[in-house]
Amino acid sequence: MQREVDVIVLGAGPVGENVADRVRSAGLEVVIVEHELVGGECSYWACVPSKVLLRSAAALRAAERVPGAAEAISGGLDVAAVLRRRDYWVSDWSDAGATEWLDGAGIGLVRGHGRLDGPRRVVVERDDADPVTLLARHAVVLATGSDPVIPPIPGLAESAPWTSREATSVQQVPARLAIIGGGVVACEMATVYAGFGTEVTVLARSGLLGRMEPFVGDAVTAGLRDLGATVRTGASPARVERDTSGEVVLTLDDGSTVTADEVLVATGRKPRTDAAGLERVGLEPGDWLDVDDTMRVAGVEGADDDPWLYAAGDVNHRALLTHQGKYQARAVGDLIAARATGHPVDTEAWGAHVATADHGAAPQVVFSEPEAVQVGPTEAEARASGREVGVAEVALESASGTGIHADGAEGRAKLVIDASRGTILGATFVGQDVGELLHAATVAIVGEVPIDRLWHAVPAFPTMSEVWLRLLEALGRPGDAEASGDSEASGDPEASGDSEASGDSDASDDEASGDVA
Ligand SMILES: Cc1cc2nc3c(=O)[nH]c(=O)nc-3n(C[C@H](O)[C@H](O)[C@H](O)COP(=O)(O)OP(=O)(O)OC[C@H]3O[C@@H](n4cnc5c(N)ncnc54)[C@H](O)[C@@H]3O)c2cc1C
Ligand SMILES: NC(=O)c1ccc[n+]([C@@H]2O[C@H](COP(=O)([O-])OP(=O)(O)OC[C@H]3O[C@@H](n4cnc5c(N)ncnc54)[C@H](O)[C@@H]3O)[C@@H](O)[C@H]2O)c1
Repeated sequence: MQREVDVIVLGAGPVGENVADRVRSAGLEVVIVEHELVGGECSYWACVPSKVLLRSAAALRAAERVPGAAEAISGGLDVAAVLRRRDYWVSDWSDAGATEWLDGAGIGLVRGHGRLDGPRRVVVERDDADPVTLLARHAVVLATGSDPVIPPIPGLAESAPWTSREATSVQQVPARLAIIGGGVVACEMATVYAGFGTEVTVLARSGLLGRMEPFVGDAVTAGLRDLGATVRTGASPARVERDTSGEVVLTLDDGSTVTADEVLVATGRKPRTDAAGLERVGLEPGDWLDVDDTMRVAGVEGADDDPWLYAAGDVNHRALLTHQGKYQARAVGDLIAARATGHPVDTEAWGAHVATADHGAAPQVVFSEPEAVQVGPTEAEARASGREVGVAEVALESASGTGIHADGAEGRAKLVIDASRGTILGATFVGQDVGELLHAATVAIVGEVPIDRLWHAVPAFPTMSEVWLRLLEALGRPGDAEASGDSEASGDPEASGDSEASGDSDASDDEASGDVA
C-alpha cells in the first residue's frame, strides 16, 4: 500500500506532535508515524511522571518549613497515593486521549515502525497489517527522540538495571536503590526515592550536575544528604552483579561494594536513529542528526538544493528538553508550511523559522531537592568563549520573600554578564521553588535587555524575585564609579525577623559578590 501526503513526521512525542500541528494548521496534509505511544517518552516515562512523583514530597517539605502549616501535618508521605496520582497523569499508559487530539486536529496517524526508504519516502512496518509506503510531497521530519545509554560496565546489562522508564513507572518501591550517574535524571530520581523512604545511594564519577555552576552540585549534594540519601562522588562501579537472592551488588573501583534491590542507570542518552533507515539517504545509523537552525539535516544525499529532511527534538542533540524541542517544532513546522504554500521564509537570527534560542538561551529546571535552574552559559563557559565576563552572586535569602516563603530557606543566585555589552548571558538559581524565577532571566537574555534598564523592572515586595534587585546591587548602580567591582550587596531594609532567614542587610553582605573580569 502506498500513500502520498504533504508532510511525514516520524515519532509522535511532544516534538513530532507539535511539528504536525503547525503544518496541519497551515492547511497541509500530514501523517505522523508512531511505534509505541502517542505522546512519547515525555508523557509516559519522563517529564510528566517524574514531576508528579516529585511534587507530593516537595509539597510536604514546603509545609514542614512553614510554622502553622507544619503543625497540621499528621503523617508521612502516602506513597500509594503518589503512585495513583502518577498513574492518572500518564493516563495509565494509554494514548487514547492523545490519539483523539490528533484526530480532532486532522492529523493522520500510522501506527508502526517507520524508516526512511530514500528521498521523501518512508516505509512503515505494522504489527497487524502489511507495510505501508508513505511519500512526502514536501518534507519528512524525524522526531524519534532518544534512548538511555547503558554503559559497558561488566555485568551491568545482565543485572536487569532500571532506566528512567522503570524508575518513573514503578509500582513496587524498592527498599534500596543504587543510582549510577550524577546528572539530571540521577538527581531527580534520588529526590523521588529518598522522599519515598528508599535507601538511596548515588554513585557519581564526578560531582552532581556538573554542567551547572559548581555551587549547584554542592547544594543538591547537601539537599539529598538531608533527605537521607548517600551521595558518593568520585565513585565508579567496576562490576555489577545480581545474585541469586535478587540483590544487586555493585563493586566500585576502590574495591568497596554497594548492595541494593535495584540499580538505576542514569548516564545520558543516545539517539533513536539506529533503525530509522538513515543509511538509505547517506547518513550513519545510530548517530545524532546534525541540523542547522532551521532543523534541516546536514549531509543528506542529493538534498543540497532541495531540502526535504528535517530533525527536531532530542534526536538532533541541540537541547534534550521538551520545551526546547517543541520550540524547534514550531520553527520547522512553520518553515515547511511557508515553503510549501509560497509564503516568505524568515531564517535570520531570531526569525520565525529558526531556533536561535537553542544557542545560549535554553532554560532548564532540575526538580531536585533543592531545585536547580539555569539558562545560558555558566561563568566558566562564558569565559571559555573569550568574552569579557562579569558576575554577580548573592544568597537567595538576601531577598526577604525567600525567608517568608519558608523558614530557614537558603540558596544562591548568580548572573553571568557580557561586560562589554552590559547584558545578561546566563543565570543560575538554586533553592526551594526557584523554578519560577527562571523565566525572567530567559526573557532578559533573549530580549538582550540592558542591565541599566533592568533597574526599572521592579520585583514586587516581598517575593523571592527581589533577589534580582540584590543581583543588580551586586553589579552596582548605573553610573557608580566602581559599580561592577562592588562586592557588597545590601539586604532588604524592609525585612524583619531573624536575619539569617529574612535577608537582613548584615546577613547578606558577605554572601554577595559582584565581579568583572
Ligand atoms: C526521566 C526524564 C525526565 C525528564 N524530565 C524533563 C523535564 O522535566 N522537562 C523537560 O523539558 N525535559 C525532560 N526530559 C527530557 C524529555 O523527555 C525529552 O527532551 C523529550 O521527551 C524529547 O521529545 P521528543 O519528541 O524529541 O522525543 P520522545 O519523547 O522520545 O518521542 C519520540 C517518539 O518517537 C517514537 N519513535 C521513535 N522512533 C520511531 C520510529 N522509527 N518509528 C515510529 N516511531 C518512532 C517513539 O516511540 C516516541 O514516541 C526528561 C527526560 C527523562 C529521561
Ligand atoms: N528536569 C529536566 O529538565 C530533565 C529531567 C531529566 C532529564 N532531562 C534530560 O534528559 C537528559 C538525560 O539525563 P541524564 O541524567 O541521563 O544525562 P546527563 O547527561 O544529565 O547526566 C549523565 C551523568 O552520567 C554520568 N556518566 C556518563 N557516563 C557514565 C559512565 N560510563 N559511568 C558513570 N557515570 C557516567 C555523567 O558524568 C553525568 O553525571 C539530560 O540531557 C536532560 O536534559 C531533563
